Amino acid sequence: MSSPGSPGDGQGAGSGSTLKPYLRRKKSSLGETKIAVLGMAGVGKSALCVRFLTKRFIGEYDQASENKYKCSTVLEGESVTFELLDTRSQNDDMGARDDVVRWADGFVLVYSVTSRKTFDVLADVRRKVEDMKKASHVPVILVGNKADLAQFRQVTQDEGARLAVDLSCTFMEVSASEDVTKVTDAFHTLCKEIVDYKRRSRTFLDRVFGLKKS
Ligand SMILES: Nc1nc2c(ncn2[C@@H]2O[C@H](COP(=O)(O)OP(=O)(O)OP(=O)(O)O)[C@@H](O)[C@H]2O)c(=O)[nH]1
Repeated sequence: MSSPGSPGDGQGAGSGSTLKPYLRRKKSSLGETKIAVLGMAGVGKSALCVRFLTKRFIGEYDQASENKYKCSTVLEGESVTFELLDTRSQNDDMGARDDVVRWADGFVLVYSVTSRKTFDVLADVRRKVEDMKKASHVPVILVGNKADLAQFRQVTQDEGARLAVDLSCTFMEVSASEDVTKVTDAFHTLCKEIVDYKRRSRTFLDRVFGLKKS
């Protein structure tokens, strides 16, 4: 993988499909939002990214590398640029390495509803992210993927909702394989939270340091 922020970003390797990983960016009025997708191996991080970017579910993905994508979209009438990092868990770090956390503005924490252990690790990931960011509130969305696999479910929707309350973040259950609308909603919701967060931070800094009027 190219590390976040390194030269060659956005040229991200595809996943053995016809996916175009780099979509040229347009001028953005909401700015850029950098999103890292974190979670254990196999929860569907690549499937979610590819679904969001291409609207397609491909099924199998290159598991050997991390991919970074860039695209623009229109959100509430304004264009916004997404940079999306599909991480790979190494040594059980769920992708939450120092360089990744420093780079990202917000995080998608993914578990599979069919695997309790993928769910149980996420509270620690969230804490790690906040510690590394040295911030008490970092834009995060908790996503329970593979909701289509009802017969294999190990984590209930209520448990997901409760964890989201504990982590003070938004929660959605989705199926990358069956529901493009919810997957898109999840990324857009996080994007809006990042934009709001940046605006609030800017307003706060303006209040503290004063804004020079020209
Ligand atoms: N039924 C179903 N299968 C899914 C869904 N999302 C992903 N999968 C499958 O789950 C497997 C793992 O998906 P990936 O997207 O490669 O998971 P990942 O989290 O990126 O895994 P790593 O790259 O190893 O970190 C693949 O076989 C996918 O086809 C889903 O919503 N429903």
